Amino acid sequence: MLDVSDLACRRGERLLFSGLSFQVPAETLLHVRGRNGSGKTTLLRALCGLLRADAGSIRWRGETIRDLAEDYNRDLLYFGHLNGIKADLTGLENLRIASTLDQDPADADAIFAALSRIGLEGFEDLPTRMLSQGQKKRVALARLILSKAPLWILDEPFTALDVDAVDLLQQLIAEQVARGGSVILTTHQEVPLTSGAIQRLTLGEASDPVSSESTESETRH
Ligand SMILES: Nc1ncnc2c1ncn2[C@@H]1O[C@H](COP(=O)(O)OP(=O)(O)OP(=O)(O)O)[C@@H](O)[C@H]1O
Repeated sequence: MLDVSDLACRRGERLLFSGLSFQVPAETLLHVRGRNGSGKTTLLRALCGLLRADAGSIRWRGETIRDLAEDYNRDLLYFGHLNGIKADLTGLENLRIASTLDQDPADADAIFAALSRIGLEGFEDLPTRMLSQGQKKRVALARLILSKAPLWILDEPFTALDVDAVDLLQQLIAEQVARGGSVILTTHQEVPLTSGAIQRLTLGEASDPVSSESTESETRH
């Protein structure tokens, strides 16, 4: 469970959000929404520990992410705008390195299978700079297939994907939630789940009311 309490972030002179509190339990997808510049990326980077919040606390399984440090990083898969892909390395090499950083590194067969599932069979040995934008993104997405991290934080993961890849990513997210994981993402795409719960958090709308339903909860901030 990720437990966020009274979080505030300022960028430059602007206070993007304050008093932000929410929890993301296992088997839950938190969909962060808001207009451009409302602070979605800032929030996700703070949740990953890449950016220091101005106030509040972020706890993972009861301990602050600052105290957990590397232990938190091992439980986390972060998918940011740059995708974490090295252009001079092949898809295979990128995934081998990414998976070595994980708690339970994947073997070559698993990496080939992941690249194949993501539609990159035959492209495994090309430097990723020779791939199209969508193919590069697919290499990054193959990390999700290999990941055993219980917490995924995904910033606009659907950008540059074609309909098949969108479909596959929706499946991967649903699988992560169904096996007891947590996912926090920003997207303009709907993400249907097969099981688990969806929470919604909208940034930049402090005056709006909080509403909730039994299967989905929605928070505006
Ligand atoms: N390094 C920085 N220094 C100063 N201000 C910043 C910095 N990074 C972001 N900002 C500002 O913080 C605000 C929120 O940016 P952020 O990227 O978190 O928004 P967002 O909701 O993810 O936007 P988008 O939907 O356009 O991706 C913006 O006004 C942006 O200009």
